[in-house]
Amino acid sequence: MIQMTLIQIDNYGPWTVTPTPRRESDLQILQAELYADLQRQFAAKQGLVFFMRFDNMLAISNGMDMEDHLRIQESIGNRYPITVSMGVGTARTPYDAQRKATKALQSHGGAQSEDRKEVLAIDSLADENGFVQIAHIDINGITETLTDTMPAYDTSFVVNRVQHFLMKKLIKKGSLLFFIGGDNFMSPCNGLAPEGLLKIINEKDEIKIALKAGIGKASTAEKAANLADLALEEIRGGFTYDLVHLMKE
Ligand SMILES: Nc1nc2c(ncn2[C@@H]2O[C@H](COP(=O)(O)OP(=O)(O)OP(=O)(O)O)[C@@H](O)[C@H]2O)c(=O)[nH]1
Repeated sequence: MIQMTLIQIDNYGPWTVTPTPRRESDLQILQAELYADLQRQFAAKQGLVFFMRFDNMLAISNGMDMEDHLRIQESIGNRYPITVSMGVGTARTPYDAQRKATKALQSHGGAQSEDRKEVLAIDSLADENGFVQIAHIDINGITETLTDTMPAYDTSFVVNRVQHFLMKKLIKKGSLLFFIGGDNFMSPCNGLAPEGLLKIINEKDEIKIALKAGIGKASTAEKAANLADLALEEIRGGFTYDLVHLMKE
């Protein structure tokens, strides 16, 4: 089972415009600092946070219990002008785990409900048999073919199109897809066989972009992500001609 945690800023919309619309650069600084802060605290427990929409972030939290989540929630409440609520869920696939985490939190009230503040809604926690499978997907040679030859915004548009293509294909398999910077994506993909990811990557005619992917499988997000990176490096280094390469703990 994979464990996913939804982190949602409480009543954020109204806060951003009270008493008047807050300076956008200040909101961007708050969101970026909150993301980095959460990343640092989840990473301390070998978790991994994806910024998603910033007011709603998803983390892989295998190995983290109620106390771990409460400590993070309290620390944010002590140091920020806003508070966060969290939902936690586990399932065979990442999509279902985040669906359960979301439903658990939604059962405590709406995101902009004034009564809902610093809720921790745990549907379920992964046990010691839980595991994480993450694919690190990368566009081939983006530096030479796009970054160094096209206007920066045009390259960003291509990366965005690849992201949409991958999200559309992977959600059908119960897998999630997050942009993590540059030309890189990470897909929590418990339950997806490497052959299934290879099939998706080979459907690149829809986007006319060559992709490769390292997959890692381990007890925590940090270990799985690192194995995925190592598998990707093995592809880059020519140690394998596979376009999708799996490494296990
Ligand atoms: N978050 C994150 N970003 C990365 C990682 N590796 C590379 N990047 C980013 O991706 C950009 C492109 O790096 P590469 O993917 O190595 O460059 P490339 O031209 O695609 O080369 P190949 O991937 O070897 O084909 C870099 O400028 C970084 O911004 C990673 O592991 N994590």
